[in-house]
Amino acid sequence: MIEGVKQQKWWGWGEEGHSYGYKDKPKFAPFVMKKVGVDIALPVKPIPPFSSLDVPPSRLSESLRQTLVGILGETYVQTDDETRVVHAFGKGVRDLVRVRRGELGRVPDVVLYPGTQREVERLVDAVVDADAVLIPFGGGSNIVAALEAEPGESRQVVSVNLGRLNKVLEIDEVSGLAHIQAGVFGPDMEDQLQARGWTMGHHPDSFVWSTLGGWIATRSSGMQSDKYGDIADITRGLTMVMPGRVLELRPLPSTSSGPSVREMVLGSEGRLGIITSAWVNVHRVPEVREIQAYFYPTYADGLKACRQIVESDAEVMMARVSDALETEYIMANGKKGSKLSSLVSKGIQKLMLQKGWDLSQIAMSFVGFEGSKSHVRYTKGIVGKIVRDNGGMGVGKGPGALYDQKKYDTPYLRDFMLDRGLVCDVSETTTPWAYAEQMHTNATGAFYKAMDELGLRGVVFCHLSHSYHSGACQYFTFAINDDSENNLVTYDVAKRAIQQAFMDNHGTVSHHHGVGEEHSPWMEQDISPAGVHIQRTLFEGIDPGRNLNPGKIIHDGAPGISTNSADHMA
Ligand SMILES: Cc1cc2nc3c(=O)[nH]c(=O)nc-3n(C[C@H](O)[C@H](O)[C@H](O)COP(=O)(O)OP(=O)(O)OC[C@H]3O[C@@H](n4cnc5c(N)ncnc54)[C@H](O)[C@@H]3O)c2cc1C
Repeated sequence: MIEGVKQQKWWGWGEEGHSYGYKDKPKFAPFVMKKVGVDIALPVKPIPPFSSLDVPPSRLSESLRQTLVGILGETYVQTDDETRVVHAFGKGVRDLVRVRRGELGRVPDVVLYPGTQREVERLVDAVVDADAVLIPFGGGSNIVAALEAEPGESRQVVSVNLGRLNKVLEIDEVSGLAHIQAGVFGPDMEDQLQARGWTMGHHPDSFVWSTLGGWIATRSSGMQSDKYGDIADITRGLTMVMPGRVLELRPLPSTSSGPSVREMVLGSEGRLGIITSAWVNVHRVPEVREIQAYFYPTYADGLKACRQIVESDAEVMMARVSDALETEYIMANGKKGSKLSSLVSKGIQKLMLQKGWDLSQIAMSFVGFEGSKSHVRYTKGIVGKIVRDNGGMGVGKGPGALYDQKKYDTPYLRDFMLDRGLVCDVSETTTPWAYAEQMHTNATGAFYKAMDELGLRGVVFCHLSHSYHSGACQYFTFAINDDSENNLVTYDVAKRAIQQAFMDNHGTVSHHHGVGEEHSPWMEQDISPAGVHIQRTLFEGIDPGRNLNPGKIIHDGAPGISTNSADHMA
């Protein structure tokens, strides 16, 4: 490990010593048993020690090693096994299952830690001159196989960790812009900004373990995007090192200078070069921040209310609503005696029943308000009326405060479930509002149909997470009870069923997780064959030697996952 650069554990999310706990959540084990038939109290198999993995030796040539050491110094050219394995994967289910099994694929031969822009320029040229493969690495949190070298890659593979480029360089207080190095992790960046009274407002669930450069390279979106925008809106300018060139895009509020090069870099997943810094919109830390909880009789009522919030003058920071199953999950996941577990207290239940609600259909919503006291008061008034117009009721800010504190703990739950034979993952999409309800019905239906065909128990739930003028993102979480050696085949079937439902119901392949290899099979359906032609031409033009993270986004050679059901059902 390099001093000052955070590194996740090799087998799961976050750092060693942090894990999910359920013992103080009395409703959680019964919930899991009821939904998928798994007893989470049973003993689990321990994670094998790292030393049990058969890590392929580094293939770094002595001549390339010497060149790289000449640029960076010995300390920042790492070839030890654990560092290489950590940089071989993201944190998708497929990654987690495979690394635990010791199926390591094509592990990078070396991991580099540049500390300056000039070092990045020199190493990019050296790696491309040596005809090696270069893969930028941020926090390693992506879940779309965006970091893995192509299977069978015979050239040397070089991973470039940007973690030493972690400073807020400059704040332009007049324009509300900050110039920030790309390798900074979310909390470190916000600490630096907030120390001067500013915030970027970008908070993905993976905030603690992801970086500015990774967000830009995957077109990330944070939970406060209704106010602050997606990273594509927030990023106004950037610097990207390409072989033999440096792209400099000055920060501009808008421009008509031809097809947007800024937009070409957004979502490029390392295929065009290494982003070293960006100019981003920043805002004054708001005077008031508050998250209120509401209930609706059904998810459809909640969806309609969220649309009306967007149409209104409210300007909220966040508006999310969970379907009935996710509502049940949230309440089961609350600590004993906490505001979440007792949300539907006897009194509230009585009120809901008096209103004629079916308690198995209720949908919980969190709406975030930020700004001056008067803005928050005004906005809460508008939202309260919309909630009531849609048959809903407010339950105060206590549960929202708890949600705010605990929002980054959920990723640990996935490792906990995997330990217990449950394969859990997420898929997310956007549709125009006109198709939002249909998407929810058909994507969940496609998942259960797949479970029936496989003869397995599984559960899927969903929330609306980000809203726009014309539509919204819905975020589906699924869990499958499959502890067999075949669980990745099962996973493929379920994942494919949901992704195909996205394409069949006016959705996109992904709203904010990017493409990687995982989603590349759907790209022609998503942006049409001509759209893929444009992207392919861009990547081939910039990188004719396929040195820059090849195989991602456009499926040009690597055997990614298949969308042909026969491959999986065989
Ligand atoms: C539990 C969990 C929750 C998540 N929640 C969210 C969420 O709420 N919102 C969201 O948007 N995403 C979410 N993600 C996905 C993931 O965190 C994002 O894709 C994130 O943007 C990746 O950032 P990273 O720094 O970890 O990048 P990495 O995973 O390290 O890299 C991702 C891709 O970007 C490239 N890359 C990284 N840095 C650079 C750079 N400086 N220059 C060029 N290319 C680069 C890599 O080569 C790779 O192709 C979640 C993931 C997990 C596991």
